[in-house]
Amino acid sequence: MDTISENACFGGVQGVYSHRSESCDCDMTFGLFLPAEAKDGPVPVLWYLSGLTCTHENAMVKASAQGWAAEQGIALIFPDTSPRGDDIANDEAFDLGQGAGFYVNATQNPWAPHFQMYDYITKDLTDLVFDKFPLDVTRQAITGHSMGGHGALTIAMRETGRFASVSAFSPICNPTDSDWGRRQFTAYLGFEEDEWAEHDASLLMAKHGFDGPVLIDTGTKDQFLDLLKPETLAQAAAAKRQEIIFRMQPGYDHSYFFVSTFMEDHITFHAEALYA
Ligand SMILES: N[C@@H](CCC(=O)N[C@@H](CSC=O)C(=O)NCC(=O)O)C(=O)O
Repeated sequence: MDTISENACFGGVQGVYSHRSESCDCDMTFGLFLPAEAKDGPVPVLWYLSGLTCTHENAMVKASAQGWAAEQGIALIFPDTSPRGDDIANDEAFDLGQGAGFYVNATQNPWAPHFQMYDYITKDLTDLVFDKFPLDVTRQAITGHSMGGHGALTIAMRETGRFASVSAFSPICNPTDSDWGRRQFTAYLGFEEDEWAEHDASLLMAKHGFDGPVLIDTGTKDQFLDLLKPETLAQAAAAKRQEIIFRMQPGYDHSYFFVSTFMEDHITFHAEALYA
């Protein structure tokens, strides 16, 4: 692992690091905020998965998360959204290829050799950060925005028992029935739609639910509402009798102005679960 930068931030440290990912077979970059409490021992962790077009950096600089995390003594992990490089497959569309890994393990060429983002998050980066930093593996929570909200919800529901809580900002909720999902899952996973279900938050909610609290915020003026389909997740959660706070925030769009507005709520929500 190489240190790219470390800056003092809200009494802690905002770092950026690069490392070799076995799953993605390339170097990956991530951000990690450590609160002041990490000097004295392992601290709880909140994973933040970003959306389409993002690197590790977007949320790190635009989500206003570090100050609230510092107040709660929680670390933040900001992974990248895909493998990257000149010799790695890409697409001209902003919602496929580099910057758009959708947190799945691709089985189809040309994506399969590097686009292994589910394993990258849940295995490679997990192993690395708990080995190298003072993080408490028994206290993890996960959140994300848009494509990253989809990633947070699906990973939380599949990795049973790992996360105390899950939240999402304007998540893609039903990708198997959306143009933000069907085209990407066809490219990454192939035409067999049964393979897609394990990456659809609404289908996973209907099947498994989540053993813990869930918080979802979406703006009523979100320009991508028809692609996100929050109503499908809300219906599945209600049918499952899931513990959930589901909010449509009046007037807010899809941007980081929305994410940063509600970041305090999300970090407080996760802190309650992590310190329970
Ligand atoms: N470039 C696209 C819109 C891309 C976009 O809005 N990306 C969002 C996430 S969308 C779902 O995953 C984002 O987080 N962008 C980065 C940022 O810093 O705002 C277009 O022009 O339509």
